[in-house]
Formats: sequence, structure tokens, C-alpha cells
Amino acid sequence: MGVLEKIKEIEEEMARTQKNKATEYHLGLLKAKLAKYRTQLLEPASKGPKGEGFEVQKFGNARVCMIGFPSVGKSTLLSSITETESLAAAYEFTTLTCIPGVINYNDTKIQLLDLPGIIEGAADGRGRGRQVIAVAKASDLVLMVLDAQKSEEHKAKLTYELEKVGIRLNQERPDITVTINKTGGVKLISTCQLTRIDEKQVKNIFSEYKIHNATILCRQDVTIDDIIDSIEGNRKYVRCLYVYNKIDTISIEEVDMIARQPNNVVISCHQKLNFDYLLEKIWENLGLVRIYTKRKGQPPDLGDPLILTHGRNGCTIKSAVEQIHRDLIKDFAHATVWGKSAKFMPQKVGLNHILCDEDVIQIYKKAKTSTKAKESNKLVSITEKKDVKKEAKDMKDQKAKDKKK
Ligand SMILES: Nc1nc2c(ncn2[C@@H]2O[C@H](COP(=O)(O)OP(=O)(O)OP(=O)(O)O)[C@@H](O)[C@H]2O)c(=O)[nH]1
Repeated sequence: MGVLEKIKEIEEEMARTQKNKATEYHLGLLKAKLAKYRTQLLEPASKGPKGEGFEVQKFGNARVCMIGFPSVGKSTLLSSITETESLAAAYEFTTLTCIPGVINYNDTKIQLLDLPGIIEGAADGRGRGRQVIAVAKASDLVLMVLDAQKSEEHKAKLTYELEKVGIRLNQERPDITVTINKTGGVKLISTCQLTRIDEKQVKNIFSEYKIHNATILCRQDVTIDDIIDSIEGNRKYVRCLYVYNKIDTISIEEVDMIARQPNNVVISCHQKLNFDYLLEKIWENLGLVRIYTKRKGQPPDLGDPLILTHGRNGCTIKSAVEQIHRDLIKDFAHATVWGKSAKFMPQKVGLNHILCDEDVIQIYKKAKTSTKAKESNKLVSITEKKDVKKEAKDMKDQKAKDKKK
């Protein structure tokens, strides 16, 4: 039996099984089996045909990918908000073509990709589905483009398809640490109360993966799906904006209702409605930060900012210095900052200072002693030594003379 049939069989069994306390161990095991088979499908074959590793070339400061059902208006949106690259730059996924565009926003270049066909067979590893998924996984943000008339059903379907290939939208990575041991069995420990899983269930899942000795530390009330995700380890947690297009075809009340939901943006490509807000939201969700640099005694260079990512710990002077030049960090002495992150202006700061968007920085290097200065220092010290010796000799002679007298 092929992997696809096995997956189908498990899915059918899961649909048949009632969800209750008695069946939850069995359902957990089925979920683990399903995850294993899906990973098998998506893992690259060891000796695939030539060109299998093919990827869309990254461009700009960030990558955003659009997914959606046919005819929701992805191509129209792409041509409306980007400078679309020539058709020659289109990427072929056998029957699918991906045309990249570039959004120029806030002095930043953002690559926008239309990933058609992510739904068609991608999760089954059919065609070049694997490559499409690889591109989606390498994105910094997903735009799920939906038709405002049939949105909810499409949204659920797409989210499910992405879940199947290990892409988790708008979710935080569960705080679970798995340590594989040599002995001691499977131990579940937690820093909070676990209401949704128990040790027996977790042991079952681990034995399905043939892991018999491990410590699982949970720092939050996790589910069995989170445990499976942390064993699989290949999940991508990515931000997603739900872009509802064609709002010109629905009533204002409906538009209002959709727009109030979190992560939703309503637009109309035909009437060019709300593009500014969409771009603003894209920028916000990418977590990009613009830092302007300044030379001593000169105004800041406002034309060409450093574009940094606002990571988990914020964006620091260190990341800015490293982006200017890798070796600059060795010579870094301190920096001065103007802008939202500075308590007063300018503020003298070190490498760990956290920067805000549109801050201006000036970097000071450690004072370097040139070789010439070093040599003259050497000379000075040598002459100094000579002088001291001479002085001591003179004093000795003087004393000897005094004694004679
Ligand atoms: N009413 C309305 N129609 C729109 C809007 N945007 C796009 N359309 C129409 O929707 C149809 C599909 O648009 P496309 O941009 O080709 O859609 P797509 O998602 O790229 O479709 P595929 O290329 O098949 O994946 C076209 O007839 C567009 O004119 C909109 O804002 N309002």
C-alpha cells in the first residue's frame, strides 16, 4: 500500500472515531501516524530528478507569498501593488507558474510571489508541490487572498491544506523542549498544569516514533498536536494576513463585519480600495525596522536605510553594526542614537541597545594607535629609560664625589 493510501485510510478512521476520553489515546496515535506519513511524502527523495532542489531566488529585504483559490484576484493584486518583474523571471513549477513582483514601500523592497496551485496536490507531494511548499516555507509572511463572497469556506480549506504541509498560521511555536536520553524512559515534566495531555498519551506518541527515553519539558498547557509538532521539528510558524478581495460585490455591513476580525484586510482591486492599509499591515507584520546612519558632523543619510528584522528580542545596535560590515563589530566602541529608542538625544549606547523604526545612529570606532605612533611611543620610552639611567649614574657619581670630599 502506498503512503497516500495509508494517509487516506487513517483520515477515514479518524473521521469514524468518536471523540471522547476513551478514544483520545487512539486518536493521538492516529495523529502521530498521519504526521509521519505526511512528512515522508514531503521529504525530498534522496535521488530525485535533476532540478528538484530548484528554488525561487530571494530578492529584497523580505518575501511575502500569496496563496488562494483560482480567480480570487491574485494576479490583479500583484499587478496593482507591485512592479511586476518580467515574464522571463517567472518560475515554472511544471504546470504552475510563479511570477514574482516587488513592492517598494518605506524605502524597502519586498518580494511578492503568487504561488498558484499550493492546494492542488502540494500536500500529497504530487508534481512540483514540494517546491511550492519549500517556497511558501521560506516566506516571511503569507497573504491568503480570499473572495469576499465565499471567504469562510475557502479560508478553512486553505488553512487545513497548509497545516497538512507543516505551515502554522498566526500561531506561536509551542514552548516544549524534548531531550533524548539514553535511559530512564519517557518523562513528562511541566512548569504549569497540563489539562489536555497526560504522560501515558505522550509515551504512546513517543513509542510510535520509536523513542523510548526522553524528557519532555512543557512550559505551557500544550495539546497532543503540539507534542507531535515538536517531535517532527519541521514546522514553520508564519504570520498570515487574510486579504478579502472584491468587497465591491458585497454590502457595506458585510464588509464591516469582515474588517473587524483580527488579521483581516478588506480590499477591492477593481476600485483600488484600501491598498494603503494593506501595505501598512504587510509592513507591520513583517516586523521590519529602518535605521538611518549618520557620519560625524554630517546630516543623516535618509535615502538608504539599513533594513533590519524586529526579531523576538528586538533589533539591536549589534545587528545594525553587523549589517554594515561583519568586521566592524571588532572595532566598535559605542554608538549615539537619535529617535524613538533614545531616552535623550543623542544617547550614547552599547551593542545591546534596542532600536526603533526610523532611528538614526552614529557609530564610533575604538581609537586605533597607528604604527607610527607606536614607534614614537617606543622611542619615547627608550629615551625615557636612557634618561633615567643617566640620572641614576649622575647621582651615583655625585655621591662618590661628596664622599671623597
Ligand atoms: N468585482 C471584482 N472583480 C475582481 C476584483 N479583482 C479581480 N477581479 C476579477 O476577478 C477575476 C480573476 O482575477 P485574477 O486576478 O485573474 O485572479 P487570480 O486569483 O490570479 O486567478 P488565477 O490566475 O486563476 O489563479 C478577473 O475577472 C478580475 O477582473 C475586484 O476587486 N472586484
